[in-house]
Amino acid sequence: MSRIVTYSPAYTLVPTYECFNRCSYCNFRVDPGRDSWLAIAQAKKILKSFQGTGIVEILILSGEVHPQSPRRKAWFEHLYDLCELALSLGFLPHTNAGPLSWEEMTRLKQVNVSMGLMVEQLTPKLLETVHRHAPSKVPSLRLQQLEWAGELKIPFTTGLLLGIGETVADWKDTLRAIARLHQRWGNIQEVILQPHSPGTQQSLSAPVFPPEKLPRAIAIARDILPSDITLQIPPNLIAQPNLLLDCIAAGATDLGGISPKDEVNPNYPHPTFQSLAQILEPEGWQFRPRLPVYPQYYNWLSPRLQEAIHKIARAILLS
Ligand SMILES: O=c1nc2n(C[C@H](O)[C@H](O)[C@H](O)CO)c3cc(O)ccc3cc-2c(=O)[nH]1
Ligand SMILES: C[C@H]1O[C@@H](n2cnc3c(N)ncnc32)[C@H](O)[C@@H]1O
Ligand code: MET
Ligand code: SF4
Repeated sequence: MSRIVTYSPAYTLVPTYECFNRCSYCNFRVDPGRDSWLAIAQAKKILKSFQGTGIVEILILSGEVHPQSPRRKAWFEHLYDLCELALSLGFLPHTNAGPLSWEEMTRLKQVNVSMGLMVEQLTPKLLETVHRHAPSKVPSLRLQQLEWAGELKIPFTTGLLLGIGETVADWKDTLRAIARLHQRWGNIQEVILQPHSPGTQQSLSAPVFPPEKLPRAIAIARDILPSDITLQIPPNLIAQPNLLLDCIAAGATDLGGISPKDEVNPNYPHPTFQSLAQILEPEGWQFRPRLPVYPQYYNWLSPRLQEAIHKIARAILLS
């Protein structure tokens, strides 16, 4: 058995924190109209400063403008322009900006090597609690995004948010739905198991997801999901080295994008590569960088994106 744990050296660009949803666990959003958008010139300055540092992935993580808003088009063009900029500077974009229209997804595919959207949880009861003011979190809408990504041949990252009022039976329902979609379209590259971690901005007063329950959640996911889907856990939300090792032993073999700041959970800074390697390597795990798209999907991408991937792969081999 190969004992390899992976991560993606990443930087997160936030086009805007403004969001028309109000998920009660969110520490990221601000009210619509109350945030200026990240200027392209500023993004260019930031990205240039990361050239040659080993960072490959640019995660474009955004708050959302309502699909029917007159500002939606400008918001979307801004996302597109940021992806185009990152790609032109030699990085590989991965966008997670909430649900997109079919046309928006089709266009973003041109400038993203993969995209993502968490299913969170499928149980409709959350629409009366944490998602009461979050129209983007309607379960059928999110499942449809996974399905569209499949039809459009977009390598996709999804996941579950744990500890927001769901049961273990609810996890299983959500995992089975992801497995079914993957059996149909084959496009789910990874599933993130994200423990709810309270921050200073959220209105929800639910406690942190009990960390000791994570290995079981991972084992359940590993059992339900097809083996070609990688399981990802966020190392900054799993503070204890022993627990991190237990999670890995249970089947989570990827630690996701590791960037200078976790924009979603700003109260929990990402550990460094070195500190993680010090936990993993004595236990016999090799800790290795990966790209934001998995090799089995390279031939789903346009020649331009494949060329960008091969350029980076060559640079890594030569370094
Ligand atoms: O640093 C983070 N990266 C997050 N990422 C980034 C992710 O780790 C990487 O972009 C993917 O693994 C691709 O390499 C997400 C990506 C998604 O598609 C969906 C959800 C997330 C959530 C987070 C997150 O909370 N924090
Ligand atoms: C980008 C993803 O981050 C997750 N997310 C949002 N808020 C929190 C929180 N307080 N703790 C953990 N994960 C969170 C959601 O699953 C969202 O889809
Ligand atoms: C901080 S969440 C960012 C992505 C998007 N708004 C979602 O919730 O799916
Ligand atoms: S989690 Fe995403 S959709 Fe929900 S309020 Fe925060 S930014 Fe908006």
